[in-house]
Amino acid sequence: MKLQGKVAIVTGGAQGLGRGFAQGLLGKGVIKKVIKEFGGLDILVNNAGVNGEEPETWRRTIQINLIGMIEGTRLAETYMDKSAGGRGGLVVNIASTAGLVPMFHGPVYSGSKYGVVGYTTSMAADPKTLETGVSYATLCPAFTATELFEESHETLLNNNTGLDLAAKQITDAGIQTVADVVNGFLQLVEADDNNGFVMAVSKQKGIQYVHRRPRKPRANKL
Ligand SMILES: NC(=O)C1=CN([C@@H]2O[C@H](COP(=O)(O)OP(=O)(O)OC[C@H]3O[C@@H](n4cnc5c(N)ncnc54)[C@H](O)[C@@H]3O)[C@@H](O)[C@H]2O)C=CC1
Ligand SMILES: CC/C=C\C[C@H](O)/C=C/C=C\C=C\C=C\C(=O)[C@@H](O)C/C=C\CCC(=O)O
Repeated sequence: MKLQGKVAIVTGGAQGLGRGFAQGLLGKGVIKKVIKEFGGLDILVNNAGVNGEEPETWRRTIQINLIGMIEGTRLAETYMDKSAGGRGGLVVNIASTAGLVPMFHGPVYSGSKYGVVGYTTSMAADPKTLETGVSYATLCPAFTATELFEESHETLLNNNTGLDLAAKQITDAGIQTVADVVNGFLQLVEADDNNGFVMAVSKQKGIQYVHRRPRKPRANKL
């Protein structure tokens, strides 16, 4: 998608990755922050997310990471859907590599992110995307230096169970910067035909396309 003149919403854009995504989009020139008067929406980035596994926090993790992402996607479609007066658009859902590989020290978080990957790739596979003009892409960052990572890391350090294994996963994967992830994000958003793409970005392996499906959904192939 060419970014010039587009209207974008980034949820959770006040800090961390969301702030980086919003700044990256703004850096592309005339991109506009969403405001009702722009009369349309071209890009939604469902970025808002939390990590909590405790009895009092795990439901909130599912609520924000999974249910909030689905609600945001559905709302955006009402503005983007070409068959309902919109001009098409792109939904980028921020999952995690914890949505591609197990994260034994955060099963609720990981489960929510597998949900993001499954939901987004399923939406992309729907033949109706040809009528609606809405594309769906998933971005899966690995460990990135943000508040969410710092807080999760601290929790891990305070909980000795499996600490060695968790530390090894983090050491192996490395800790990347927000700028590293924004780099992958912009490549994903600017790709010509990105419906169904799933991109992983990690310190260890850089940018990887985990799925790169053709635009035409294959309804008869499961
Ligand atoms: N930092 C990391 O290592 C990784 C982060 N991610 C994902 O990237 C996304 C952004 O995370 P970070 O920037 O690291 O976290 P962060 O904690 O630095 O920023 C998250 C932002 O989301 C906002 N937010 C949280 N709940 C919200 C809600 N209900 N409504 C609106 N805004 C809300 C927060 O206010 C904050 O501005 C999350 O979905 C996270 O799961 C994915 C992989 C790795
Ligand atoms: C402590 C929790 C903090 C941050 C949350 C973050 O979202 C969690 C990430 C959890 C697991 C990360 C695993 C990282 C793995 C790697 O970086 C690479 O080894 C693998 C990269 C891509 C996987 C794609 C694939 O090969 O299938």
